[in-house]
Amino acid sequence: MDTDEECSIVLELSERDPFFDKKKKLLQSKGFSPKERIYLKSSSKPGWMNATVEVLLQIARIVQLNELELYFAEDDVCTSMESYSPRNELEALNSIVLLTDISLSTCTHLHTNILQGLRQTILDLISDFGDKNSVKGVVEKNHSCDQEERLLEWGESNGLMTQLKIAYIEGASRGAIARKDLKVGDIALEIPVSIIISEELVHETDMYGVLKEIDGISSETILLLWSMKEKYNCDSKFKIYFDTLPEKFNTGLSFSIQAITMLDGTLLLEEIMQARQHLHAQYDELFPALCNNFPDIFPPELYTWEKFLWACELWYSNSMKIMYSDGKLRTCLIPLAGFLNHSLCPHVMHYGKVDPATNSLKFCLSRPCRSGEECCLSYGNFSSSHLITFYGFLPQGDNSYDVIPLDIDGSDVDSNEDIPVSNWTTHMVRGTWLSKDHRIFNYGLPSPLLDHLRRSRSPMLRTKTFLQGSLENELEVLENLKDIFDDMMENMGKIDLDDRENCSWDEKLAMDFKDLQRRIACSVSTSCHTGMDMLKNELCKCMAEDILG
Ligand SMILES: C[S@@+](CC[C@H](N)C(=O)[O-])C[C@H]1O[C@@H](n2cnc3c(N)ncnc32)[C@H](O)[C@@H]1O
Repeated sequence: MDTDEECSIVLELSERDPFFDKKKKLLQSKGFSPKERIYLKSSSKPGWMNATVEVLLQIARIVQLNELELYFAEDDVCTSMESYSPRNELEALNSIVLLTDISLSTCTHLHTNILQGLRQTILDLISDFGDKNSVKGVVEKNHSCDQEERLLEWGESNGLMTQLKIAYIEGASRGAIARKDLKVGDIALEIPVSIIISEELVHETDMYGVLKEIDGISSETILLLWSMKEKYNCDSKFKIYFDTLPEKFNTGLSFSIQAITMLDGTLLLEEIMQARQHLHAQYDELFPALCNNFPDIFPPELYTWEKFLWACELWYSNSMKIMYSDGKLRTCLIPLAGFLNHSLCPHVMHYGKVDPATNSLKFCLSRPCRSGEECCLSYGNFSSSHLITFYGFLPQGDNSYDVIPLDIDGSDVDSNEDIPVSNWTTHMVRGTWLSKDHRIFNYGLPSPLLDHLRRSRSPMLRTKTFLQGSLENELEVLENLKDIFDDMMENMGKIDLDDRENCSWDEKLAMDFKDLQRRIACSVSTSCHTGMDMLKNELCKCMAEDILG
């Protein structure tokens, strides 16, 4: 921020960013450098604010891209006001709010109005973005939440502060609802460290004396085994918390054989099978040995496979990774925060760090939440297959992280000095409806994938000038890709969605997931088909030009 006449904001891509080179290239393709100073002039020109915000946002979006978003980022899309993903958009907008806040704290009186104007414009954009992109949870009014309210009172008597109350939400069991209008930066929930369940609690027990002798046992497993017993401890400090937990979790880990069979032809089948095998192996390593050797500490009736699976589902679906003030990352169960559901357009994005000043965990809003609206978190940038396996739900709306990985050799070994390679080592697709660029040579498909396929046919095929000269090659690339996805759809088989209503919870989820996979595969196949038509037209035009001379 300048203190003289001109008021400016500097946006900088850190050289420590793991994707510095790729982001720099993308910035340059849009005419920006990794460090840009944007002047905020309340000039006479009408619309200067919108023009300035557009520039700030274009840069901030690229700076905030994560690896997967970067893979799908399109470098020559003209529509600059389009977002890359809800996560990216909210991060980008919030990063600008933060920059204006820093500038406001140091600027001269002269610039306060400009910065406040900019801040308000960005806050309005955040609000509009949330309204357009969120799926609002519907509150079920006829459920009592007595147990949850008791937990809340217990929390408050231990120093917890909240602007949320618990209610039942259609299709998601319980959720947290704003008690009043909350704005960006407000703390929706503040939890003192003293009521967070973390490994330190186990250290005080005789169970820990036994478990710490087991080679390679993780603190997550220790906590999991502790919670299996603590659930039944009437004197537990956390009894009220354990009483609010569901008796059954319904994640992919407890899918029936029928539901798993329905997933045939999808990668989710393997993901679930592998996760279950891993848990079975872990259980078999510990039991019945621990029960036989220490029956007082590990009563056999509390350490059955079913109860072990329940605890695994509890920890997978309800735990959070928290950075404590000592710099240690701990996997924790957090009473009340565990009622917050996941959204693809969350209100709370960052909540993983204990504030050393208050020794508490704060859940601050990255977008506003109106009174009565469900307040949601981001559990992470997860695909639907991960969310089904470990959380047991398929989020509503377009999930930017729903990709189908491609089993092709991803390494770009044929790097040519003059032709910059994109050096992605793995390749994937996602629903091409998420792309904004369906023009010839892009087709709504990710450019790193197209570049790789082109280069593996002919190392010189890279730039669009080369592409024009080798339309046949391009046609083959699309033909091969289309074949892969047509085969995939055939392997998945057809599902009768009309039967859905008579199905069990897991069969419904399996059907919905398969339907999603089919839609992604179908969109890729259709985009290839449309692309092939465009190429054939181009070829006809070229032939006609040749004939005409
Ligand atoms: C941390 S808990 C959230 C509170 C939970 N709804 C409850 O009643 O205990 C995570 C679980 O909530 C459910 N859930 C979270 N987000 C959801 C969503 N967007 N749609 C449906 N269910 C969701 C899933 O069952 C998930 O395993």
